[in-house]
Amino acid sequence: MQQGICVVAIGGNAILSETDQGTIDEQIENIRLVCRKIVGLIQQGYQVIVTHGNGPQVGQTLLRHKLSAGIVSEGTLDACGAETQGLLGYLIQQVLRNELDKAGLALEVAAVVTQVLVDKEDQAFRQPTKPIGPFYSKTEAEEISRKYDRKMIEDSGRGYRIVVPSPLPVDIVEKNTILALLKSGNVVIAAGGGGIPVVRQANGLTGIAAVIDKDAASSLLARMVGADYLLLLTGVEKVCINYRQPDERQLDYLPVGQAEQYLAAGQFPEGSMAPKIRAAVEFVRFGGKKAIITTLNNICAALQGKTGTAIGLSDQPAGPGFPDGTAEKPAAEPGVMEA
Ligand SMILES: Nc1ncnc2c1ncn2[C@@H]1O[C@H](COP(=O)(O)OP(=O)(O)O)[C@@H](O)[C@H]1O
Ligand SMILES: NC(=O)OP(=O)(O)O
Repeated sequence: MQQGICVVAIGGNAILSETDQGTIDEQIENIRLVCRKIVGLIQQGYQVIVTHGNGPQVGQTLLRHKLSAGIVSEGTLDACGAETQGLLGYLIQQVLRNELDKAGLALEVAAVVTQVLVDKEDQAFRQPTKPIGPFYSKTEAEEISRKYDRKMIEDSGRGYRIVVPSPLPVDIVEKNTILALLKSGNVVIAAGGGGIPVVRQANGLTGIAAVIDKDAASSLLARMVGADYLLLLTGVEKVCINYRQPDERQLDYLPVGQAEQYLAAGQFPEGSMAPKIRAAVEFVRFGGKKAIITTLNNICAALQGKTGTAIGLSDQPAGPGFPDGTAEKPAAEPGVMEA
């Protein structure tokens, strides 16, 4: 049974966590976990577009370029983004195809090199908010900042990271290609790392030094292709208010109005949870059925309303996991084990 289009956005930290060493093999294993879940969604009848972050990876790539400066030329941030989009797109494409083959599903998987248009006057270029790369102690951060002339920021109690401009996505250059691939039945991987940031100049498109938030880009893509569901996969099972404080409270359901109030009250930090909430609110306000924030282990359970934080239009969830009551609860998932 057709369940609709689902954009699945995988956090860069879910692919390369702060406890990982940073090897390709680790990333492949993490990608395998999420790809198995994606196969489960496809078996249930969802059409899937996969998007992914690149926060840890693009920071590593930038540092690698800095370390080799003088030996080889230093890459700009848009080029570092393109490198990570290509590598992660390749890994997801390969692992997903293998998992689809194992499940006996003869589907094509296509990763689209995606450029995302931004406004060069975006105030983000004056006020960087996007943390990237590894997490450092305060002392290490001071050293990195001095050595590589980079601004650092504390990231949600997890340590210090390099911070870079993160302008809003304005348009997805390859949107028609993505839609055509989706319509012809392919599983599409797109807007990796939020897309490669480009601006339109008199002589055409050109890259610009930034890292676009992949949740914002995923929400824009989801709206552009008319997706029904937006799944934002990250390091926490549920969104919290008073996060990491004694009175922390996990949220099962968050109406968009309440989400906007919490955003205004500073409940969600920029560079981590705030962009996810904004992306979810924009998607649902535009007509998406439901946005969900949860971990990659919980994709299917969250779509069934069993866990995660669902963001919807109505004040109360109107059915088991379907706040607006517009969709049926999916059948139990064949062959996929929930954590
Ligand atoms: N209010 C909150 N509720 C839940 N998690 C939060 C909250 N505020 C900050 N966080 C942190 O934000 C993280 C998600 O942001 P981030 O790691 O940047 O995303 P991504 O997984 O897309 O790379 C969570 O794993 C959690 O550590
Ligand atoms: N580009 C981006 O938003 O990456 P993360 O999701 O890994 O932070």
